[in-house]
Formats: sequence, C-alpha cells, structure tokens
Amino acid sequence: MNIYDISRTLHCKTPTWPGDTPFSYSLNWTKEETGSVNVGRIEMSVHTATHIDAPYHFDEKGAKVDQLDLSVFMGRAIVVDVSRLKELNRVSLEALLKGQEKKRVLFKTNAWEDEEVFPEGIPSLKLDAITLLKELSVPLIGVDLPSVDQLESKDLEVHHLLHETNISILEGIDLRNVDEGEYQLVALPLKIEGADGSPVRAVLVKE
Ligand SMILES: N[C@@H](CC(=O)c1ccccc1NC=O)C(=O)O
Ligand SMILES: [Zn+2]
Ligand SMILES: [Zn+2]
Repeated sequence: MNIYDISRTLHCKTPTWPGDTPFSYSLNWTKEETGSVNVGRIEMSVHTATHIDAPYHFDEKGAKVDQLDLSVFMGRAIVVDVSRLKELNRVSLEALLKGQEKKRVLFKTNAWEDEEVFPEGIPSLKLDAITLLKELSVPLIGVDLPSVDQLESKDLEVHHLLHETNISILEGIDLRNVDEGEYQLVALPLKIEGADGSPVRAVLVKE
C-alpha cells in the first residue's frame, strides 16, 4: 500500500491568513521538570495549513466541526492537474472530470509557489464549475491553496455555493508529490466541540 502524505507541516513559520494566530508548539512541562514526561501545548488558527472548513466558518447557522459526517472525508478521490488551465470554469473542467461521479476532487493548481510565504493571489472555481460538480455528485473538493475563494473576497461566494450544493471543503493540501489519478482520501477533522474548522492529516492511498 502506497501512502502519500498531502499535509503541510505545522511549525512556527507556517504561513497563516494575514493577521491570524501563528502556529506554536512548545513544551509546557519538560521531562526534567516532571521527572517523567515531556508535555506539549499548541496554539493555532484552525485555518492554518491543511484543514477543513465547517459550514459554521461562513454561516452562523451552519454545522460545527464535531457535527460533520465523517464519511465525506474518507473515500474515493481523484487528483486533477489544473495548473495549465486559464480559468477553472465548467467548460475547461468538463473533459477532466468526465465520468468521475461521486468521487472527491482534489485540484492541483500549483499556484501556492513558496510554502513558507502566504500567497498574494490564487485561482478559484468559477461558479458554473460548481454546477458541474453538483451534477457529478462530488462530495468534497480539495485545493492546494489557503482558500476556495479569492483571498480578498468578503462574500465568500464559492464557500457558500459549495455548501448549498452539499460539497465539503478541504484547503491547504500539498499535491506537489502526487500524480493525477485515483486514490483513497483520508482527511479527518478533530472532534473539537463547536469549532468552525479543524486541522487534518490528509493522506492519499493508492491501492
Ligand atoms: N475563508 C478562509 C479563511 C478566512 O477567510 C480567514 C481566516 C483567518 C482569519 C481571517 C479570515 N478571513 C477574514 O476576513 C478559509 O476558508 O480558510
Ligand atoms: Zn479554512
Ligand atoms: Zn475556506
């Protein structure tokens, strides 16, 4: 079994959304202090690196992370290379997604160029592409980007339309080391009561 880790590393220099809480891990107690164990603590925004968005992130009435159906985050997925497409619209995606019903779709844009720096501009799906995803009954999409919307967007129309279409959102994956093709995805959120999102360890399994 081949396992591809498509998660970004969390460390103190992992880029965050501008102004958001930096990631930190430190030893709260050391083995020297306790005489038995090292005990770490973390602080982070749940939207750092590889994570999922719960609908509550952008919808006051939306489901929280601990209320999500986990089956969406495990199962058949395809990686599609869209790095050469001018626009992520229905027409350009139709050929790539033909016949791929019910699979999670992971978009490899390669547009986050420097993993140590938050990108300045990113591509995003045109709304007509979401109609295509709906017709294919896609349960989840993943992007190698910090957001499915434009970074400056305040109305988050892609987030909202995906949610209305019942398509879950995985952001910040790293697809540099995986080829196009079919895999099994596992990217489970933590059981954080009431949260608007969660970091995930995302992996692709090739059988
Ligand atoms: N929508 C982005 C996150 C986002 O918008 C955000 C994350 C942290 C701090 C502020 C944010 N947006 C603010 O206006 C995401 O889905 O991860
Ligand atoms: Zn997010
Ligand atoms: Zn998001």
